[in-house]
Amino acid sequence: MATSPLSVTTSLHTFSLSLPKQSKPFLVSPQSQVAYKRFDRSFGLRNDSFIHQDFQRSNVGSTRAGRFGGALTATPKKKVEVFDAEEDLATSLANYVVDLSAKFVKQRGAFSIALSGGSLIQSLRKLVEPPFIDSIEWSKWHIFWVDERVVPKDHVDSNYKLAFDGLLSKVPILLSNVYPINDALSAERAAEDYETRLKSLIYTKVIDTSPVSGLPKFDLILLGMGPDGHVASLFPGHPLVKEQQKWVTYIKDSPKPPPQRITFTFPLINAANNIALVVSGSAQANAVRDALRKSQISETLPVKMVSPEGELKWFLDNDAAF
Ligand SMILES: O=C1O[C@H](COP(=O)(O)O)[C@@H](O)[C@H](O)[C@H]1O
Repeated sequence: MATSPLSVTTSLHTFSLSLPKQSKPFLVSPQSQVAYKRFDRSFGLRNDSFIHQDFQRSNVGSTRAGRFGGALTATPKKKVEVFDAEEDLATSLANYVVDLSAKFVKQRGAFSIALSGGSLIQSLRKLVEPPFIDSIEWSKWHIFWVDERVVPKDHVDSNYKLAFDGLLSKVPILLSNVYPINDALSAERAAEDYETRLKSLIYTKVIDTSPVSGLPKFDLILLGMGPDGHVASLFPGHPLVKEQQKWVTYIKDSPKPPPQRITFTFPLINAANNIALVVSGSAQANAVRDALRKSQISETLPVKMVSPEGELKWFLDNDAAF
């Protein structure tokens, strides 16, 4: 990853950053890391890119960092990128996925990726366009769903259908490497069935295994986030956010329709090697702020419980970050 000369790794500093929209001083200390990047409109050119440690804005106010209200809970394994335009976010996300795909295909001959539904699929749209589509070894991809609605696969609410229409049908992926839920089963049975399939796929090494927990270790999990701070189908205040035994579970009273879903649990999500949290739009801004600042309120947000063994990267557009 390209960093600017402004990278800071040691003791507390005050400095001005080079982003055009930000010129006020920041306090920086070494515990954590936040990256802001700006992207040239043309593919692949990165301008004014910098990473710094423990982002803490000294002038909390109406500015971008002021919305976060002070110290962020970032760590060296957690990065936050904010893009002026959603278009830039989509380009950066495509670069990120391409890079991780190449890395894991080289390392272990496969790339296991778990998708969310919702707006995420739209944010992945660049992958079906040159140059991205031509730079991925699609035959090595193995596609899973972090959560799925218990509806037929051709139903308008199906996360599989969303991904198939927006991504999978447009790339040369092997259908045998696509793992939707069994939509003929009840929610409870579909969750059990999915967990059983994951067990067989770590046995055959399609999915890596976490040396820490023994759980499936996805190369990449792509998460969206609802305005209430939910990720996957793990909703604020719902007992499922505390599930520790199951890898995949079910919900029959989802506050967001449709009510019946299956979902990865936090132990499985957090075993991942990489997690991207992709959030755009002003409806999510309050939850983003609560998630990224240190506060008691944020402890109740499911998104706050995303903490992978590997790396976490937030992709935010300005509307979500302000
Ligand atoms: O219901 C769901 O919502 C979340 C968030 O969706 P978004 O449209 O606000 O991005 C999504 O990540 C999840 O997969 C989906 O089932």
